[in-house]
Amino acid sequence: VVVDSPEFGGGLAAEADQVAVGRNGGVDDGVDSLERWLPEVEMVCVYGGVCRKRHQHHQMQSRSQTVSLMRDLYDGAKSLGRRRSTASLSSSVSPITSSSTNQEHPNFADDQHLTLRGICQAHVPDHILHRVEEVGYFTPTEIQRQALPVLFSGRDCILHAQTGSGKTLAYLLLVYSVINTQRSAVQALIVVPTRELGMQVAKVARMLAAKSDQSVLDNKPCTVMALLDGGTLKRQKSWLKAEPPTIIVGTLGSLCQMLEKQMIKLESMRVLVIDEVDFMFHSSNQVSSLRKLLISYSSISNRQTIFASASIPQHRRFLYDCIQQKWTKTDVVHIHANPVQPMPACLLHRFLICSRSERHSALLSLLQSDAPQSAIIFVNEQSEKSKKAGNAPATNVVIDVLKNSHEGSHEILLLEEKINFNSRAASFSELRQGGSYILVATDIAGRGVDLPDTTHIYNFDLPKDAVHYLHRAGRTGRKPFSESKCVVTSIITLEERFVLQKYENELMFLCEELFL
Ligand SMILES: Nc1ncnc2c1ncn2[C@@H]1O[C@H](COP(=O)(O)OP(=O)(O)OP(=O)(O)O)[C@@H](O)[C@H]1O
Repeated sequence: VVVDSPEFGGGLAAEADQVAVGRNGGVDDGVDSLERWLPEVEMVCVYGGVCRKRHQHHQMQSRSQTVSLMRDLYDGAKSLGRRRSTASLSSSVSPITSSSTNQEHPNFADDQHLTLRGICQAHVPDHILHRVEEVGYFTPTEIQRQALPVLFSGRDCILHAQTGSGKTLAYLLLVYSVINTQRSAVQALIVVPTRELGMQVAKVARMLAAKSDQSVLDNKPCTVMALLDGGTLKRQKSWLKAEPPTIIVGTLGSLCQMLEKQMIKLESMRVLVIDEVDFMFHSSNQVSSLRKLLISYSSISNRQTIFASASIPQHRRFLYDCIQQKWTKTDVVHIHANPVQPMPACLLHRFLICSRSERHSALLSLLQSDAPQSAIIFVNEQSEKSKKAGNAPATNVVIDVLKNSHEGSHEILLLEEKINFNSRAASFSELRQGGSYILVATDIAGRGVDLPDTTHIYNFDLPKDAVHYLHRAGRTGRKPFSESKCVVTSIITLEERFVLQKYENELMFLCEELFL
């Protein structure tokens, strides 16, 4: 049991298995009552107060001490075999979900040695597994190991795991396990918040379906359509009329248009995936279409719904809503891999304090001293006030500074909402060609985008909240099983130090100060 102080954002408590939050004197009352309620509890850890271990009292010196204690507890419990799989743990703490997770199917979650093929071979066609191995995926990541058996059992799932942990492959393997290419119908719908993520997911889906084996060439191929806002939908309409694709990866606007025109029918759908689900629910442009889609899909009998994200704030509340609103079936499982470490361990977080007028020169100095292989510089969207004042967008200013004064040989690219579909697509595919780049981007590049060669992230502007920090930082460190460190640097003013500290507390990481 971890008791967190609310003034530190409740970040520790949010991820603890059972939660009690009290204030100063109130904490001890909370601890005592928790000890009475939960006889099995071995340790109560109070951040900013006392830590009791079987009646011993420990003063917690710092947050890092608390975080490392939580990790020890988590690892210790895991090695003793007392920690049930995260799936069953999450289910059992929720009053509204079944606690029988993993009992109806083999419990792979505890077997650390299984290969992806071992987990998937009874479910996923062999030519797909062959492609998975050709691409170089043999060992499952933690979320794949925990989620795939549950996904193959047909249950609805919330995939909740760090950025870059392989959630895409997990849900695509499920999709390939249920579709039947002999049926002429759209059978899987993958909904994403941005065109860039849509292009990327469609590319991975096509890459897995590409046939390398003569024996499957005679069968009907699996087709993947990208249905993305901003492009012209004419070609997709003719395609849908002529021969429906097996899988559609789309953004909500275009998908809803096609659904309204009855070009896509939900009745034939087997799987609905909503990627970056928390983003969609928090986006005022997307939330009503998303709710409409989920309600329509809830009437389909043979359905499976998957939600994925690296951040699901108030996940218990979300799980409750999923069932109450019938967005999922009642036995939905929340699979939370590595809950005490919201961000990848390979990230090194730093901050540099300077005045706003010094930020451009600070950025140039950082780029020179870090010499990144490839980097993303995040800049906030221009405010309405700044637009009205006739200022140039900060993204353009940063691009100009880099083009005029950066000495490295990087390709310098821009990715932001307002540039047109074709230029955005061109920028994005150029990034994927390899070579060194510096991408100047707004938060549209913050979600889901997978550019594994990115070694450095710079927050030229501080992200607006901890969730945005997590996703921006997560654009690096995207090579599962790699030991190499990737660096996230925030350029902040002295006044912003307090805000960054808040993010550190919420996301349980430590940020080192950097001096130029
Ligand atoms: N089993 C695996 N072995 C090796 N690499 C893998 C494996 N599964 C996925 N990857 C690679 O890991 C990277 C990150 O995967 P993916 O884009 O699915 O992350 P994600 O969990 O969706 O992250 P985000 O939350 O940021 O969207 C990709 O480059 C992918 O190719």
